[in-house]
Amino acid sequence: MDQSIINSYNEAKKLYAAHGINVDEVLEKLAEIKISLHCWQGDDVQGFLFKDKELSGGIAVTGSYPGRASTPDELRKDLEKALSLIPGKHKVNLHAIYADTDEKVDLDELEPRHFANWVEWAKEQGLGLDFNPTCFSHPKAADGFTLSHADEEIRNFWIKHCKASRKIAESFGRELGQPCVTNFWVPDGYKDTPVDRLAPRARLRDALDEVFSEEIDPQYNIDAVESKLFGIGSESYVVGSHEFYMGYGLTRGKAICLDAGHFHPTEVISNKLSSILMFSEQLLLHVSRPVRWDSDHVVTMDDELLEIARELVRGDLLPRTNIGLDFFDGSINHVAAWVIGTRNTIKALLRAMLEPVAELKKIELEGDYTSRLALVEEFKSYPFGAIWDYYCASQNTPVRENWLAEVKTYEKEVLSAR
Ligand SMILES: C[C@H](O)[C@H](O)[C@@H](O)C(=O)CO
Ligand SMILES: [Mn+2]
Repeated sequence: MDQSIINSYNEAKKLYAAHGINVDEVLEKLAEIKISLHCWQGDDVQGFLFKDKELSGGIAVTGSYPGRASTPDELRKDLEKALSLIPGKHKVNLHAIYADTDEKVDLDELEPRHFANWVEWAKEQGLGLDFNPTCFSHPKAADGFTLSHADEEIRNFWIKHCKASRKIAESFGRELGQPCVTNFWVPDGYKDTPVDRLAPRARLRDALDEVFSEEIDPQYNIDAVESKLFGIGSESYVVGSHEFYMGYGLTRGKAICLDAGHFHPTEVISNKLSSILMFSEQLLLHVSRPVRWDSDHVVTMDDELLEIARELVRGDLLPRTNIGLDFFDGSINHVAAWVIGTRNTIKALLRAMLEPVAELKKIELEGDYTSRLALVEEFKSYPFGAIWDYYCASQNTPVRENWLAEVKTYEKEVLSAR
């Protein structure tokens, strides 16, 4: 390791030690945190099961940056590249449409064998896998309804798909020796104001009860449910609203998934973590960045990211929180998007772990809000960068922006040939 990185690290360590922070221990803890990299950033949410299907479900990818993956092998190669530039050992989050098979198989017939190549790859790479049923981009979702559809036949198709997804997830958990988090997000909703808000929600509740009717060992699979305020084409009403899934998750023992882009523009998820985990065992996060709407921009080191990280650290909520990413920007290099968003998420956690939490809590309890504000603000310019650089180097990943040259080379040698 470069001596200047070690020197800066040792100097920075002293400043943190003066506030009782053991930086070596912090880095050990940081290395334990797994971030789930969403495969769908790599190909603009296309998947491989149905070729040339338009993205539906009220989500949108903008941009046409060249080189996106169009086969499972390409996607895995791109993920490997991204992961080699990100410190730590992580997970990859698959959607059902990313099945790696030559068979012509519909969503309701998917089986673990259609993901065998993914499992083999995850084993080779030492990665965990997470999973999602894909309740969009399919003819049976064309009118915007899936699990809450009024037509029983369509509803049953989606129930079958979701059940199949849980079996696939269970197989991931068994094979990889770590739980697979299966996230259920359905886009169902109306563009315009509905007359009946209740009936679709009753259908969704019953459909989900059916989906979850089979017990699966939580050491293999953890179910999560994701709400949304609105989507494109479901501006007036979304069946699976926040209140719906708060109720559902809490009464059924399911993890609630909070996506940073699924709330009112000024509403933040950082302020929800401690409330939900007051009553729920587990949480799933979709760390994203909404810009004016649920635009799924690449995660940057903004105030909300830092606040999410602080909440997790200050409340000791990390052991009960599964951290997934959810953005899809088609306007920049797809591999770089993963690297930027994931490195930022880890860096934000590091920054939060380098705050004198015990001291700050004591000051707050004593009512010394002047010192609270002063210290929090001063810590914003403490030399966390030196610790981050050391961490990246010690994990054999590029320091600072050095990863960018590697992505540029990869773009020239691999992506541009696609
Ligand atoms: C592709 C994902 O399932 C999707 O992004 C979902 O998690 C979501 O956030 C929809 O807005
Ligand atoms: Mn999401």
